[in-house]
This record gives sequence, C-alpha cells and structure tokens, in this order.
Amino acid sequence: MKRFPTLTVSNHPLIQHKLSYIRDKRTSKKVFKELVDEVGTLLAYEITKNLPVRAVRVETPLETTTCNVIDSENVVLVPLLRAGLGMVDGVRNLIPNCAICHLGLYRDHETHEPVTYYFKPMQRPENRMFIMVDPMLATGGSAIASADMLKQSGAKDIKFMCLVAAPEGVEAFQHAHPDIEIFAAALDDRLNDDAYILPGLGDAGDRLFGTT
Ligand SMILES: O=P(O)(O)OC[C@H]1O[C@H](OP(=O)(O)OP(=O)(O)O)[C@H](O)[C@@H]1O
Ligand SMILES: O=c1cc[nH]c(=O)[nH]1
Ligand SMILES: [Mg+2]
Repeated sequence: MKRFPTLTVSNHPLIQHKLSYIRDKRTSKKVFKELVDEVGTLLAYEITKNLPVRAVRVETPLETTTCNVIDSENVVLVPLLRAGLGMVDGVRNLIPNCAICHLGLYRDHETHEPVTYYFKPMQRPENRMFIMVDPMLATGGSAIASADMLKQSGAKDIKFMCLVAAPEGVEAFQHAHPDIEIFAAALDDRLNDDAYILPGLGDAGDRLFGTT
C-alpha cells in the first residue's frame, strides 16, 4: 500500500538529472527557468497519458489511414501565480493549443495561509482536463484553495503537477481532494519552521523572477 495513493513521483533519469540542477543554488536564473520548463514538459507527458483520443482519417503520400488525435483545447493549464508561470512554456511546447486559466494567490508570510488575488473561471468546464501547475507543494494550502475554486467553478477532471512536494502538503492535499492525482518530480523530507521545503530548491517565485 502506497503511503500517498494519489501521488506519482517520476523517477525518470532525465527528470531527476534536471532537478539536481534546479535545486543547486549556483544555477543561474536563465538555466533555472529553462530547466523548470523542461521538467514541466516531461511531467506533462506523464500526466496526459490517459487523455481521450479521437479517430480521424489522414491521407499519407501513399494511402489513407486512421490516426488518433486529442482535442487539445479541452486541456486547461492552470498556473498558480506567480511561480506556476515558470512551467507554462514547458507544457505549451507539448500542447500548444491548450487553454490557460491563471489563478493568482500567494502565501501569507506570517500565517502561511493562501491569499487569492485573481481567478477568472473557464467557460464550459465540464468536459475539460484541468492541470494545475506550481513548482512547490509545501503546506498544501495554496493547492487546496486553488482546487476548491476550480471545483466551485464546475471543473470535474483536475490534476496537479509540481516539481517538489513536501509530505505535509501531499497529506493535506490528499485529505482535501482525494480525487485529484498529484504528479511530482520529487517527494522531499519535510518543512522547516518557515514552511519552506527541505531540501527543496528555495523560493521558486524569487528564483524565477529575481525578487530576492
Ligand atoms: O503549499 P503552500 O504552503 O501553500 O506553499 C506553496 C506556494 O508557495 C509558493 O508561492 P508564493 O506564495 O511564494 O507566491 P509566488 O508564487 O507569487 O512567489 C509556491 O509557488 C506555492 O504557490
Ligand atoms: O519551499 C518552498 C515553499 C513554498 N514556496 C516556495 O517557493 N518554496
Ligand atoms: Mg504561489
């Protein structure tokens, strides 16, 4: 029995290799952003493996055949601002026609509770797959609040993708949203007294946007 039944950690060597540079404090902002995107692409490949496909007829230079396509407009990427923006280009490399639904919230420095400042729900959410993206799942407060808002707006099929998850956050998220699968590049050890993930990668938003 898995400790966290809703969590999938990718142990793909490419993801693990890239994550080692993302964690390294010496990695430059430019390379950090590039690698966050690349891991975003690789995780998106995993997370979309059960997307529904539709048969279409295609004429090759030699004959007509049947191929499978996805309805990529039905994939909705939900970056949790700000840091989630860092993974958007990586996912869009794979699914260029996906919709993007921005959700803005930050974690209060004192209470660690999420404060929401922007959410514009998608039209016709019923048959769409929503992929929440945020590099960090720490206490889980931001991801839980975001999934609450998506569900209230009518979303049914939701997944969550992050780079680094803390056991505390996975536990809390799984308790609040047992129907939502979490895909992560790593499950780390614990949170420190400031609710930062250890060993983690530091403050993802600050490293992406140079705001330290
Ligand atoms: O699981 P939690 O304890 O809620 O912490 C995780 C959240 O904290 C970070 O965002 P932050 O609040 O720093 O905002 P930012 O992305 O704008 O930097 C991170 O990107 C997550 O959204
Ligand atoms: O370790 C952490 C926790 C929350 N937000 C971050 O950016 N990093
Ligand atoms: Mg945030």
